[in-house]
Amino acid sequence: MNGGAVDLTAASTSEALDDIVNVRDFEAAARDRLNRVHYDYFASGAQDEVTVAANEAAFGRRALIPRVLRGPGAPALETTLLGQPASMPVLIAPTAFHRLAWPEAEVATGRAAAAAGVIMIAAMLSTVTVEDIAATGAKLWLQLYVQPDLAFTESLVRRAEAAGCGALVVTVDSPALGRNERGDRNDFHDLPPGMRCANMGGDGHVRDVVLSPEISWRHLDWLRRTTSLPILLKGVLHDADARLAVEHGADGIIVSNHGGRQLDTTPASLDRLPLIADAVAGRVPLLLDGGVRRGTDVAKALALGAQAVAVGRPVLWALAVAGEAGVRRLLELMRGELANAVTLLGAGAPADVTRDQVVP
Ligand SMILES: Cc1cc2nc3c(=O)[nH]c(=O)nc-3n(C[C@H](O)[C@H](O)[C@H](O)COP(=O)(O)O)c2cc1C
Ligand SMILES: CC(C)CC(=O)C(=O)O
Repeated sequence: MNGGAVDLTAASTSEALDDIVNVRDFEAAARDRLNRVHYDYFASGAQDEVTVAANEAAFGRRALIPRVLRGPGAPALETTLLGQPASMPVLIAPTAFHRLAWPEAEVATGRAAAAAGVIMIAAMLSTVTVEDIAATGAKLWLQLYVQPDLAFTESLVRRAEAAGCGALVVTVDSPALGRNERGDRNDFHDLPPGMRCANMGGDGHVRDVVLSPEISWRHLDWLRRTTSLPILLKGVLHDADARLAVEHGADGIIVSNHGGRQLDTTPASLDRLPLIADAVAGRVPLLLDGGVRRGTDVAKALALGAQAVAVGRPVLWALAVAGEAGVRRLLELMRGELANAVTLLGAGAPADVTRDQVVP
């Protein structure tokens, strides 16, 4: 348990990482260290958690076909997303409340992202300000829940611009909060004393955040007029919405079901990707999140139409196990697995894996 007494010494964090061989290993290690209520908050999904399971299962249902004797050489993993170079097509998905996992919170995550050269999407509901996360040197995008108080929303946009964020990620799958029954059983509805939503006004209570059913395309049009930062919509699952997103000037789309935490029994995000890729037809980049745990998962998502993927819970587990060092290790593991998968697929880069190399 890390109930306020986490051992932050280098020796203890490196020992904590001794038995970590793959991304999934982090979850069991984190479970041993975390307060049970906080573990449940991270791990849980909505209601029966059907979609949580579906996300990972969808990768398991698809098989990869290697091409041979192409001699592509060592794989190049670097990519550019909305004008921003990244060392690999794997981003850190926005997840709230990193301080529940580790005292240095989003600053530790940001340092690991900076060291790895990956893009971190900071959650609006971070426990450290966006300015302090930006100071880590990470390539940063900021996730927003558009607040009906547009003056407040605009002030956050200006802060993101001033802090050097490279894009805004507007979460559109949250006109209400999903029904989280583990949270209900644990009576977990706000942050413990001493922790706050650092970007929000007042006391930074979670209950003051508005997830409004009134948010509409009009708000996106307003945001489009308000900032010149690239805007991605996160949480699109319907191909018609993907087309509307492009028409309304979105610069990118994240195919996502919020890690199964919003509407339960939505399909796996991977299952919606090919349809959405066809609808968007390359007009804007597509990202995917939900259940990405292996380098082979990244290869499958890219072959089915994504330019990059984002990883949510594993980052929280890695943070809980060893803070910055944990997240660095996680990103190294993802990078190593992706390089290995791409090589074994006979490709020179993740983007060179083709749709015909993924079969049911
Ligand atoms: C504990 C937790 C908190 C999250 N908080 C946010 C959030 O504040 N904003 C948001 O857009 N998505 C949030 N998400 C969803 C993630 O961005 C992402 O869609 C999801 O975690 C991806 O699935 P994965 O965890 O299987 O990788 C959260 C997810 C988790 C697990
Ligand atoms: C407090 C929530 C709105 C944060 C979130 O998006 C989540 O837990 O999935």
